[in-house]
Amino acid sequence: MKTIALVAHDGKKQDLLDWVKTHADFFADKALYATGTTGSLLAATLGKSVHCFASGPLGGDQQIGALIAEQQVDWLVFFWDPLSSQPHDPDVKALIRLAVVWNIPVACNRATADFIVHSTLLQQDYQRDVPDFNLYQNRFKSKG
Ligand SMILES: O=C(CO)COP(=O)(O)O
Repeated sequence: MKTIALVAHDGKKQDLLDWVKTHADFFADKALYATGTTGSLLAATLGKSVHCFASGPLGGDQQIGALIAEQQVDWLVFFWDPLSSQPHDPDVKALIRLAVVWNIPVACNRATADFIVHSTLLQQDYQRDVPDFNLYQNRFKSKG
């Protein structure tokens, strides 16, 4: 879990910023990509560089989708707003679709995003502390 793409609609941006603040350590060694406005807010909040694409309505969702199709993204955090309509709704749908096509984890709310952070940290602990864990994980992967 090295490369993370983050996107939030206007009504969910504060939610995303509050959430990243609670996991600032987790993001310290990650490469972050984001749509324009989300990315500049994240950079200011985390105090680290974030690769910013165009704003969502101007094609940013599609740019992140292309990165996923190139298998450059390990995890998509997309806090989309279920209570407001978006002019670029087809792009939003296309981005989520590509994340499913390429089988990467997608978190659309804090509960799921927390779950994935905790799972990743647990996995790192296991990799460090349990000698047979890598063996187990490789066997599991080959069945998937
Ligand atoms: O609209 C968005 C995602 O669909 C987000 O775009 P911004 O991060 O530029 O606001």
